[in-house]
Amino acid sequence: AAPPAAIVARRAASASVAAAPLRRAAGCQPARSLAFAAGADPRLAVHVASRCRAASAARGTRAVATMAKKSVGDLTAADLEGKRVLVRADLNVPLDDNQNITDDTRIRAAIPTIKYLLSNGAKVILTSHLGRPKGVTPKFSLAPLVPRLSELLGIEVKKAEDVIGPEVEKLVADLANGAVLLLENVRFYKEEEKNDPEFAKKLASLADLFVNDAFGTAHRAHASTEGVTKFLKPSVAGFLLQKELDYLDGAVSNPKRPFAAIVGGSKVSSKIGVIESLLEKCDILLLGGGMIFTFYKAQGLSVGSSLVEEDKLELATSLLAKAKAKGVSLLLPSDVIIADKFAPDANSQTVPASAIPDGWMGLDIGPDSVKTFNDALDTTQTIIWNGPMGVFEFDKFAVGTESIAKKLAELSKKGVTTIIGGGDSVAAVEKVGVADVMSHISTGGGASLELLEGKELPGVVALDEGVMTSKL
Ligand SMILES: Nc1ncnc2c1ncn2[C@@H]1O[C@H](COP(=O)(O)OP(=O)(O)O)[C@@H](O)[C@H]1O
Ligand SMILES: O=C(OP(=O)(O)O)[C@H](O)COP(=O)(O)O
Repeated sequence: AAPPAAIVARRAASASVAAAPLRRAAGCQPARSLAFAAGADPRLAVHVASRCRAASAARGTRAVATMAKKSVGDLTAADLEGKRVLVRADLNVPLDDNQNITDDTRIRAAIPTIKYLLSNGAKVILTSHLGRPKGVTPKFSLAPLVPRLSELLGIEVKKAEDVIGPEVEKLVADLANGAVLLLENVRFYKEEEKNDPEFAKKLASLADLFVNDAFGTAHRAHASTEGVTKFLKPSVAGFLLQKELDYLDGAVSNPKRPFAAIVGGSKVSSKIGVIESLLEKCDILLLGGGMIFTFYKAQGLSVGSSLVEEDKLELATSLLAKAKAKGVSLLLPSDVIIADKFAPDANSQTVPASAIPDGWMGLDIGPDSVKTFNDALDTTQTIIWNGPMGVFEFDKFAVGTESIAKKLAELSKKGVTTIIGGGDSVAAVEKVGVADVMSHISTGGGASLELLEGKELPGVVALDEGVMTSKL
């Protein structure tokens, strides 16, 4: 059988690899403002911290003008005192059958922006969606979020029963400086997802200015993310949105090298875009999860009853060829843990990826692959991870994912930039208890994928531009 470990090629030390120590020595940090390169691809962000500028000048990087999106941090008490600020957050948290919040990450992530506004005397009108309701649906009410929001903010958050209309207008009129009013689920109005201008106008009329901090929803052109910006000036980025972009866009566009991407999960089709885009940017690409069997099959290997997307075989072949042409080290696992059924109590064994028997399915990467992946990761300075290495929900098949999570934690402690995107990878990192150690954990699954694919996020594009900050 053909060798399954497709170490296609290794990129020769590039100019940017050589420049990495210089950049580290300069102590570059992500810029405070959102920075977008205004060059050929306006979506690529370039960090503009002055130390980076100095380092950049020292290494003679080509000149790139950068344009910053305006940030909430650019607004002072003079701008905010007594002002009604519409804040779009992504408070789409999971609730159990008893309406208890099972993961409050997104609520906690929204707090810094709200606190900043409150401490500067603003009146905060907070809006979010929860789930995907079709019309007014009580189980998707934002009411269960109020106690946790109040606890985290240290004030009693008021809750409106509606999103727009006279009752809400009255509550806003009565709002004191430094107080928060949470509107009801904005998706109770179908006009929200249609980005209806009349609805956006009504929502905007509640406030004087707009802060978008909903990174998880920034890939949606909805009334509360995009539409309201047409009616509210300024419309600025919140701290969470800014941080997400600094890491996901900034670190990927201008990474400390060598730069590795780990892509796993179940669907080739939904990750194709991100794999293609990452091939343009990374030095090492590690593939795991359910998608690897499509790549094995494309190489002529038997995959038993493993997950395969038959209609993506040609695409997998072309991606392998593209990696080779680009000089990217693309590694597929050399061994896999297979199961005789898709169940937590399945019989399992470890086999070379080229020896999966009929009737068995690969549910995790094997120990040799973990070692190979770990060795490759040891050489890197930036790692982005999207998608688990196996069916980590079943303990028997969680070892590959958990080993990678632990490796990233170890490297993060040594100063490697580690960025985790995608709901299941984040869940895996949380399960291992190493979330706090990572450089950045994204609050947006779909949004982070679209960003990594190089797509524009409408919720970001719509925000005001700041001042021209620098030329690198
Ligand atoms: N070998 C495999 N076979 C089937 N499913 C897998 C395999 N490896 C991982 N998965 C599944 O992939 C799912 C996550 O995929 P995905 O949604 O693409 O990741 P993320 O949410 O991190 O972007 C998990 O539920 C996991 O069980
Ligand atoms: O949970 C979300 O997206 P995610 O599951 O991709 O992270 C966001 O709140 C966006 O929700 P949506 O995908 O219903 O627009």
